[in-house]
Amino acid sequence: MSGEATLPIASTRQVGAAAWAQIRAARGTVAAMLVLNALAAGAGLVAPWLLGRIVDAVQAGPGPDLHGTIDMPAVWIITFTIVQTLLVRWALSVGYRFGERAAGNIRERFLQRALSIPAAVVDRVPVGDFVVRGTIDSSMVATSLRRAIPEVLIALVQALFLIAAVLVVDPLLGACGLASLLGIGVALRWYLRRARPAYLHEAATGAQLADVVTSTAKGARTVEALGLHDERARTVDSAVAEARSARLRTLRLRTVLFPSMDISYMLPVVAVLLIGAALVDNGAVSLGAVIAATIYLRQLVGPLDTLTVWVEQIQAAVASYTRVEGIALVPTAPAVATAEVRDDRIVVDDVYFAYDSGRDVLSGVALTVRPGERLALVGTSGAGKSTLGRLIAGVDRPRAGTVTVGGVAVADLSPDRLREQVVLVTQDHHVFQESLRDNLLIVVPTATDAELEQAMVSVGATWVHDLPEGLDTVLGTQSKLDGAQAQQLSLARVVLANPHTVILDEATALLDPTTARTTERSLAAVLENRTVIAIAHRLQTAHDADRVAVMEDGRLIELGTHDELVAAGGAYSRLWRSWHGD
Ligand SMILES: Nc1ncnc2c1ncn2[C@@H]1O[C@H](COP(=O)(O)OP(=O)(O)OP(=O)(O)O)[C@@H](O)[C@H]1O
Repeated sequence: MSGEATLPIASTRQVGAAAWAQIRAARGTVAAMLVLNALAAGAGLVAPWLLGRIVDAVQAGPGPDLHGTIDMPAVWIITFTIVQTLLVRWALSVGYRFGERAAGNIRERFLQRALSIPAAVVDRVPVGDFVVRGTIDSSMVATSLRRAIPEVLIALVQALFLIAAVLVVDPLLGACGLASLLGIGVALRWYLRRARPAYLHEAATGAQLADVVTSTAKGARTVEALGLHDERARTVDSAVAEARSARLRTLRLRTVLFPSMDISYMLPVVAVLLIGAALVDNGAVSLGAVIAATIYLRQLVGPLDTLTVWVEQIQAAVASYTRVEGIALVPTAPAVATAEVRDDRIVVDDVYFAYDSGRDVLSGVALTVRPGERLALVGTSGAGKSTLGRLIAGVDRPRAGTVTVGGVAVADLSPDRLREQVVLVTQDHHVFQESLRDNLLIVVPTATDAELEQAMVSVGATWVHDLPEGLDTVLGTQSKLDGAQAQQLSLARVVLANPHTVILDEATALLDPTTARTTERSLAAVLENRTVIAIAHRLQTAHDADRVAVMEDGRLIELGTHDELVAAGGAYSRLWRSWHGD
């Protein structure tokens, strides 16, 4: 396979819109979070203000009711601190619930979208990228939503209240304090400019590493057989090195950001103390006001710190979110056709097809498959036989021209209706780690146990009667199927789907001779009374077929019976002669 496609990445705007949709869907909860946060932040302002008043009262000297001036405010300070703690906890728990629901929605959406991606696309994108988006990226987004939204909201509201409070206490002092917060802005700007590309790169190199490792593990036999250990080790090493350097880059960004932030937090406190001392000397402000402003600015560190930590995490999460949302940009299959399929006739009309690389691998192919016939597709390697098979099976869609069954485009049929018309049988058959019954019911959910057993027996899988739990046996754990049995299971699915046409592509080509013999016997049972299009690797198949279609370089160059084509003396007769050795 050449020209592997990649999955798209959503823009930050699209991610913003997706996140906004989550917030809109839970407006009531978000409004409750905001109100609770505002109340908590308001309660938090009381203590420093009262402390300032106590200092002013003490500084004014012993009055008639000094104890009252100190004791009552002290009680209020404790009361408001407790109220604030309770409100923050309440706000957090509402926030976490919102985050949990949003995280669940995002995972569900990912799964739904992933399942609606056409098989043709899934076939061509790197598996690792898919896996990382569905696991690491989705978890990253989910964790951030679960914690980030509530905590960032609390921190934001607190910060706004504290800034307002410090300006109310004394506008000049407040302005000086806030001005010295500018350092935070500079450090953050520096960081944010670099963070998004750095985190995207980190995620991409992680996905690439997963891909390299998965494909190496999957191809372990080939690696062993061809002695490719060194080559694979080099590929894995280079993927590891790239992933490592991408991680180090984001780490370096953090090691600059965090110390700069720490220094920036201290600046306003120092500024307010220095300027405040001068102002108190001049009698421009009271000592209590300086103390209250200092405490407010000091308290600002908490929310700002939370915001910085989350900005860092949110950068990574946004990068992950763009990858998770990117799945939505994969064009899904267009609306399914509702038209009635008139008959079993398959017509390929002037079809052109190109993979992602853009070059046409099928050009102007036209062919009518007669119901009930056995048609063999032959041609040299790369001629386009499998591609034509995929188009007739509705897996891929022609770039131009049409492939129809009974007058309806096959690629427009819903999977359920398509299965009743045409099924492509390859050696790629999947056994799910579920019961044998569930493995069969995926094709016809309404089939009875008797029908399932009959389908198995019809393809020669009499071993179904020897399974420890019968149809309830969990495959892969309670019972491991060998190659022939797995192929029989997939053929039993074809029997259940009961299509009028079966396309065979290398269904037995790579099986060992014993397995191939068993499978061929099972196949013969499946093919009875159906139209068969066989992509033939052995010309004996072509010899036994009703008609032979010869392909070369994406074109259909000959079509006729074996005898006609041999007599015509063209490409097929040359193939036949060289195969026969005369
Ligand atoms: N997934 C893919 N992406 C890009 N190009 C592809 C893909 N699959 C096949 N091709 C290209 O399309 C052309 C036709 O391939 P196809 O597999 O249909 O030929 P074939 O006649 O079935 O060959 P073979 O007998 O070797 O299977 C070839 O040039 C092949 O490289």
